[in-house]
Amino acid sequence: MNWLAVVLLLVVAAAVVLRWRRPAWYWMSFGVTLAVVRVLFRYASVMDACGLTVPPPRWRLTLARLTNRPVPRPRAPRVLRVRPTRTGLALKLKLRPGQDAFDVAASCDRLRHSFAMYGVTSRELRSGVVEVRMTGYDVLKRVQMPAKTDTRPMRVPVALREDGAVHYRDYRAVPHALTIGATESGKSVYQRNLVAGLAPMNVALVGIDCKQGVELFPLARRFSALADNPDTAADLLDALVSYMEDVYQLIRAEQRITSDVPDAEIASDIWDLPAGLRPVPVVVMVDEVAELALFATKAEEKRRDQIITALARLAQLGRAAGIYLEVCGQRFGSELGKGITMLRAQLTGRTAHRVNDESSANMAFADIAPDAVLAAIQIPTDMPGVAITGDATGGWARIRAPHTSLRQAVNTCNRYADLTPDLPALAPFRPVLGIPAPKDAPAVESIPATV
Ligand SMILES: Nc1ncnc2c1ncn2[C@@H]1O[C@H](COP(=O)(O)OP(=O)(O)OP(=O)(O)O)[C@@H](O)[C@H]1O
Repeated sequence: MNWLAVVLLLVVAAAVVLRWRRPAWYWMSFGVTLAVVRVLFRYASVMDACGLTVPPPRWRLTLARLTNRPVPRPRAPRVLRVRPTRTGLALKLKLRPGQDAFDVAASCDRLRHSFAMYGVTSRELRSGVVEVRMTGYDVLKRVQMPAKTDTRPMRVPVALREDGAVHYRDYRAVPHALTIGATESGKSVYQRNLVAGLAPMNVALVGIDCKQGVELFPLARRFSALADNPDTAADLLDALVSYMEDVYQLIRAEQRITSDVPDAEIASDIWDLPAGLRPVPVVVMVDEVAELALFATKAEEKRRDQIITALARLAQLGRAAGIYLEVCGQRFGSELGKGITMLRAQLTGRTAHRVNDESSANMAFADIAPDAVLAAIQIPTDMPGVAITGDATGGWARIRAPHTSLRQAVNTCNRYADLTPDLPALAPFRPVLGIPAPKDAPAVESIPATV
């Protein structure tokens, strides 16, 4: 008997320590079983208390009265499936007549504390069927991506959502995206995760990094073209526009051939072209975009207009040619001058890290998901990397990318360096590896060391 008590005590102590230090392990070892039992045991009473039940149908009430049996209880949505996941539980519910998905969504917070879970969200799978996702712990505190993720092309598992699902940056569904955030909010780490995720794929990476190349140049082995200042960026973007026009000519040439063949598919973008003819997709990463839009002299203003026009053309026409934009900056509003609002409207994938004010959050979401604005300004300063992501569907989610260091990203890029496509149209911008710094670069010794 004593032994049993000791073992029980040890198990409870292990559970308490795990829950405190390693919530993910606690969930996999103890939490999931306890949660399944708790949810199933309390289901009917919690749903009743949360107002998610409907009265029984009249015929059952009449039958009960006629047969002198107890009055049937109100009915909760029918549980179709309870599926334990790596981070929580997923319940599939069939709603009763008179209920709708909004009722469940509005009760998520009540369900969360009634079932003693960390978070609860819901979404309608199809008419009358709702999935309620519960998380057992704060999955964003220490992000661990699942070992197995979707491997469809041009879909990068870049972060974890607060409901435990993987957040994908899907270039074919949402071709162009804008990421904003205050300084030190986690934009570079997010972009690093994107590069590391794209590195093993059949894709050309093009980078414009006006932070003198500090973020993207270390990853140069996996980049087909790089620019580290606005002058080179302007030329690079013009070369990309010409390349895009060439790809359109290729699609038209293929259309001319297939249009005479009855029943043949007619290509309207690169993905419809036969594999042997399809140009490699290109992802253009732009870091600190505001640097491209600022000017002090007439010549710089001309360059700025050239850059914004090229970006707007790529955003408008790039998708069919397989050119995708990933624009990143601290702010991206009309104060950056003409053409910015039009360009932003084309960047329909939006991610906002911590921002300093509401107007920055509005730049990301006011036009596509107004509900997300409040969520973006509430991101705490002590959680760098946490962001709100939304797209033109109006939906949004809280996400956090794993903490990928520059070293890890460089290692990934070096490992896949042989996959770097050679794009002759962008040859002048191909990064030159392993050469000394340019002659006019300031000597490192001229920068005073800190004490
Ligand atoms: N997902 C994350 N998880 C944990 N820490 C993170 C995450 N993202 C960023 N950080 C930390 O936050 C700090 C700032 O990150 P990062 O350099 O990406 O910010 P930034 O927005 O690019 O800043 P800046 O605009 O000044 O370059 C870094 O110390 C980084 O380690």
